[in-house]
Amino acid sequence: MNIRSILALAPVIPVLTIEHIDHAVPLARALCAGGLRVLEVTLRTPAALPAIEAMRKAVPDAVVGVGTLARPGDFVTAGSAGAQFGVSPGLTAEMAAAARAASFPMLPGIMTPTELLAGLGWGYDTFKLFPAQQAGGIGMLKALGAPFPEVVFCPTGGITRATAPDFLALPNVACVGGSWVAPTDKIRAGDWAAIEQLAKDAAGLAKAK
Ligand SMILES: O=C(O)C(=O)C[C@H](O)[C@H](O)COP(=O)(O)O
Repeated sequence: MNIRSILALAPVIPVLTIEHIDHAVPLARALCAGGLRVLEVTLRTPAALPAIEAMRKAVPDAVVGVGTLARPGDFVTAGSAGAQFGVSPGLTAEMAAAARAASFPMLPGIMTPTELLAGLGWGYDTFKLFPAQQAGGIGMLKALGAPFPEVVFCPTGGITRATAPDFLALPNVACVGGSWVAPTDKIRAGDWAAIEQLAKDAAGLAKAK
């Protein structure tokens, strides 16, 4: 699957921080049951790589990506864990080289027109705008759409249930990323029913045609 077809699978990509490996499978099951199949497991905790592996084994419906890719070596370890796509907060020449050799497609992060131009030069046409809200949000995406009409975004960072519909209504937005569908307190409490409900609600946010 290429990155655009992955982004077309659901309007919201849950951005997940997994503190304990035991949370991984029930969390992925709850999100998939709610209709969000595309998951981003951030490399912010030691449990992240084992979590990706466990989700791949136990939840075949999920499309499991790795987030917070920041060092070239991350691409190899994430690929070995079974990551099906990769997301990064930014993009450097070293990372672009590592991404080319990786076993999965990439959604690189950008925040400025110059970073976007560098990404286009490395062959990308689909980006994470990060941090989306802080970078200018809706207005920034509209402004980028003028010189770069062919570029598609998954804005992430500071997006909430309340603001997601406005992002999804933009023609250059495929889907949004957000942590609101898997809040830390609900993961810690093992409240998978509540997370499934949040996912159901987010999955109902139709992408405007
Ligand atoms: O670690 C990464 O690479 C990330 O992807 C950062 C996340 O995009 C933001 O942390 C989104 O989180 P919220 O703003 O809470 O929705």
